Amino acid sequence: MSGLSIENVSMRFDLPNGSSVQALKDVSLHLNEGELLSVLGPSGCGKTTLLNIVAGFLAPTEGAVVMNGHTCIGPDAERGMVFQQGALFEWMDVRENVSFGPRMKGQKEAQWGEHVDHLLDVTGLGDFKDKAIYELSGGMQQRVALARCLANDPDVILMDEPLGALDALTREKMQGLVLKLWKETGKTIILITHSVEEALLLGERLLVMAPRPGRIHKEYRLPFADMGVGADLREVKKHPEYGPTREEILEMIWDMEEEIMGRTEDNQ
Ligand SMILES: Nc1ncnc2c1ncn2[C@@H]1O[C@H](COP(=O)(O)OP(=O)(O)OP(=O)(O)O)[C@@H](O)[C@H]1O
Repeated sequence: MSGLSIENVSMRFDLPNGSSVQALKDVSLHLNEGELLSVLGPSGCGKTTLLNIVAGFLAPTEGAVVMNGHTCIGPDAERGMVFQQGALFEWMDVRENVSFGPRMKGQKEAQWGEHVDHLLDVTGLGDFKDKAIYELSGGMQQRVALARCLANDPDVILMDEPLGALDALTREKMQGLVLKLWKETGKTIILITHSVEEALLLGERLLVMAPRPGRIHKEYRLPFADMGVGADLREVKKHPEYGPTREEILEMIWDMEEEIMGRTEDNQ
């Protein structure tokens, strides 16, 4: 089967004191090629653990991640990651950062140059290609991180709070850029966010996870990501379904947080 399947994935962390944490329990999900999934949930519900398993940084205790019919073992260029802080190479300029993957594969500039310059242009970095990383704002650095990930031509892009460290206005612009890149490249994307608004605007599918153990609580299919491509995201928020869905999800997560707090207080 084509696409990405998360099949009955569970993850238990054994702690040095002999106890253990069930970070994920029996999570199953299939993403078709080109789908954009946003993942929300209260702190500790296993979002990052799930992403790290899909990236191949962690091996699940049970279950498997299957891509285009093969079981994923360990990290691979087919699954690219964008972190909250770009994790860029400070000693390289922008173009060197973006072309890092192809250069590491031993490709000559003739093979990657045009593609990398195109990515620099679509991410708005065309005039910044010779700049050092420290000369860039946080938003520009995240653009570099996105372009660098795309230069590897992964099938799936995994994003862990990629816009979480940005100010509100820059974040809004970057949300538009994520949608534009998603449509232009047709990549499958999984995006973790703590922002309900961001999850609604970017997630063509939106997953709400619940904690203890981390599991899928509810999934939505939403029209907003498609509507937002090339459009003013503030206009998208005026859609009649937007407000009520936002309220429903906020209340869902609020209730989960309350339950966690209650449980914690009971244990004290
Ligand atoms: N390496 C580890 N060793 C032990 N426990 C871990 C480890 N990594 C994660 N956990 C635990 O697994 C659970 C899920 O953590 P995870 O970071 O995946 O959640 P999250 O939903 O991403 O949280 P947040 O929103 O706060 O980033 C938490 O209880 C966490 O403490």
